[in-house]
Parts: sequence; C-alpha cells; structure tokens
Amino acid sequence: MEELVMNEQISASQLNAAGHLMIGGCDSLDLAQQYGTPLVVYDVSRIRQQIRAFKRVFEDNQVDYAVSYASKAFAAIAMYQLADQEGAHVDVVSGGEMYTALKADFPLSHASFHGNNKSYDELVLAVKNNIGVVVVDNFYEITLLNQVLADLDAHVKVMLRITPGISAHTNKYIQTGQVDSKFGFDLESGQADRALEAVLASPRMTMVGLHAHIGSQIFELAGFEGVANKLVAVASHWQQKYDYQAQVINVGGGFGIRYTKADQPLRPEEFVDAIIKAIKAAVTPTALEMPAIWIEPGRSIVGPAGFNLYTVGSRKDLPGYRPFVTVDGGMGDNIRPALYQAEYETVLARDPQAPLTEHVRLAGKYCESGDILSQDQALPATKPGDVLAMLDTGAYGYAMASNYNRNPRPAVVFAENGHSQLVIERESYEDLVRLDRPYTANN
Ligand SMILES: Cc1ncc(COP(=O)(O)O)c(C=O)c1O
Ligand SMILES: N[C@@H](CCCC[NH3+])C(=O)O
Repeated sequence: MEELVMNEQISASQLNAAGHLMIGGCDSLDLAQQYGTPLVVYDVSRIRQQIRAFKRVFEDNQVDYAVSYASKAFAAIAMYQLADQEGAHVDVVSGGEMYTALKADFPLSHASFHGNNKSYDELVLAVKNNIGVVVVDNFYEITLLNQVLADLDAHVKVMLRITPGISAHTNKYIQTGQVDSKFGFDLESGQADRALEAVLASPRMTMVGLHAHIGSQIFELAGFEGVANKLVAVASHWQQKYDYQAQVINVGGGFGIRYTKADQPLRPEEFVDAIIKAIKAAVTPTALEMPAIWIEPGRSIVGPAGFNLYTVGSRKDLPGYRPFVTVDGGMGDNIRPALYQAEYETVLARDPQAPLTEHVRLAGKYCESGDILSQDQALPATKPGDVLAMLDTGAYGYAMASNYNRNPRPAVVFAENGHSQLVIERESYEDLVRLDRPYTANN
C-alpha cells in the first residue's frame, strides 16, 4: 500500500484543543450531536470571504461590476439573506428560486433570471417583482416575454444569452458553451443578431448586454479568456451593425475548485482578474465604451464552505477487495459522485490528522449499487458511531438532494464565529407524506 499521510486539506487552525474538526468556530462533533446526521454545515465566513475577494478584484481593476451568486448551487432563505448582506446579486433559474429569494426579502432588482424554458407564470412573477434582468435564452421566450409585458403593461431589462462556441474542458454534463448546447443563441448561424433585432424592436424591453456561460468546474484560463474575447467581439459587431452599445458583459461562472489533491485550480478571484484584463484589452482597440462586467459564480462561493457530516454504520470486508464503510446518507444528499463521478475528500471528525491506515469505499445507505460517495477514501480505522466529514460539499449537494427511498433530506446549519444556527430543518417522515393523498379505488 502506498504511504498514507494525513489529510492535507485540513490545517491545524481547523482543529480545537481536543483535535476535533472545527467548522465556523464550532466543534463538528457537537454539531453532529446537536442536529443529528446526515448534516450539511456551512462555514459562513468562508462564503463571505469569497464574495468579498471577488468584489475586491473588480475594485482593484476599477471596473463597474456585479458579483451575481448563482443560487442554484445552494438556494435557501438564509443564503439569499447572506448574499444580500454581502452586496452580491443573485442569478435565479426558476420560479421556486425566485420565490425563495422573495421570502428572504432579497431585492429582486438585484437578480438575473435565467433558464431555457421559462414559463409564462415564471416570467409574470419576475416582472411583477421588478426583476433586475431577464437573461433571454431563445426566440420562443422573446415572444412569451413580449406577451407577458403587454398583459402586465410593463417594461423589463433583458440580456441575451449567447452560445460562444467554446467547449470547456469539464464533464460533458456540465458543459454549456459548445455550439450544440441547449442554452442560448448561436452566433455562426446569425441567431444572435436576429435575437438582438427582435429585442431592439420591442418597445417594452431594454437591452442591457450579453451573457455567456461555458460550463462548470473549469480549471483552464483559456476558456474564460476565449469567452471574454468573444463577447467583446459580438458587442463591437453589434455596435457597428446596430449602433447598440452594450452596458454589461456577463461572463457567467464556472470557476473550478479543489475537491481532491488532483485538483490544482487558480484562486477563483485569479480567474476573474484574468477575465477583467482580457475584456479591457479586447475593448481598447474598439469604439466601445468599457461595459460593466458581471460574473455568476456558484460553486466557488459555497462549495469549499460546505461540509457533510455523516455517521458510520455498517462495514463489509471481502478478502481481496476494498472494504465498504457505510454512512447514514449518500446519493440522496449528494448525487454528484453517482452522476458525475465527482470525487471528494473525507476525514474523521474527531481526529482529522490521525494516520490513515486503510483505503475504503465510502458507501451510502440507498438501495442502489451506484450509491458510493467515494470509491477510494484513505481513512484511519473507523467504528460504528464515528462521525465523518466530507469536505467541499457546499455546491450542488443539498441543492440536488432528493427523497429517494423516502429518506428525509438532511438539515442545514450555518456556523460562524462559534455560533451555529439551523437554516433548513431536517425533513420528518411526516414531511415525506405531506403531499400524498390516499387513492380510493373506483371499482
Ligand atoms: C448561467 C449560469 N451561470 C452560472 C452558473 C454557475 O456555475 P458555477 O457554479 O460553476 O460557478 C451556472 C451553472 O453552471 C450557469 O448555468
Ligand atoms: N450541478 C452541476 C453543475 C451544473 C451547473 C448548472 N449550470 C455540478 O454539480 O457540478
């Protein structure tokens, strides 16, 4: 067996005197005890720090900007409140996200509404609540939005989502910028020009700029610089052809984070610094006025701040095979390993720096062979009742949780400065049957 060393992702500053993992100044074992497991815990100060780091890059580069948190990564009333406290905008992709933001008193004027099949009712909800901008994705939406605006006698700001024709190097299920993506208007075929003509012709829409998003968990700068250059080229073309000056260039999100030691991304704000510089350089030789730059990071804001706490239960050893260590959660609270073969690091909460003595398969409790949270996790010896902390689970974990096998979804806790607070309750069995209605046979 290769030499097993302690987990590098946990630093001494994350341990308390007893050697336990601390999250937001709280002992992870106390959190597991108080709230039960499986439990999702966010270290709130990490979320704040990342939003602030993004804002600082723009301020250092002296450009107008918006940091728009992609709330699909983790949407909850408390999260919209936090985004608002930090002066972030948000991107929403459904009536449900919009409704949650409204419940949080988040000013919808700071929200961008995305989606490739927004419904009439969703557009009404957005327009009635003074949505900041609708990011228009397709021709059907232009027609539908014109109808909504006429019915409500209203106006709205829009951006056009462009498919930049850039294939990001990431899992194909989370690529979005390639030519045959389901999202946005194609450039080569002239769709984007026709969309602009339609928007400029609408007396109820104000065109504020262009948007593109090339995918998620991206590590190479080249894709982002490519999208920056492409969007400036389109803006310049539109200025020459239509005398239209874009006020905003929105480059989307997608900044990759470190899940395991195989990942060596730049810091998220370094991606943004490069994007800003690329846009400035591309704008200089054109007749464009420098537009504002908007970004839409999701994963990089909440991913590293999230921890999933699980309790160890059964174990299966088979000679010649890697053992299964099973926890009390799994694909219902984190579908990413099953869906994308995503990898994470997991530590023993009571002693994250204990020498690692074995490689195990970390299995979930769902009735599905694919419910393996990690195919190969190095751990110290564990016993039933031990609490494990899976790291960097804050993005697209709880957000994609399900009730598969009628398992209740976990609770979510915010921890900051040594205080913890429940922000989403654990589902109860009663919650699971709340929408069920008995069937009375008609025979
Ligand atoms: C339009 C749009 N913006 C932003 C994001 C956020 O991406 P990420 O969480 O990778 O930063 C996504 C998701 O990929 C998206 O589709
Ligand atoms: N859900 C994906 C990211 C998709 C982002 C949505 N455009 C993930 O977990 O990696």
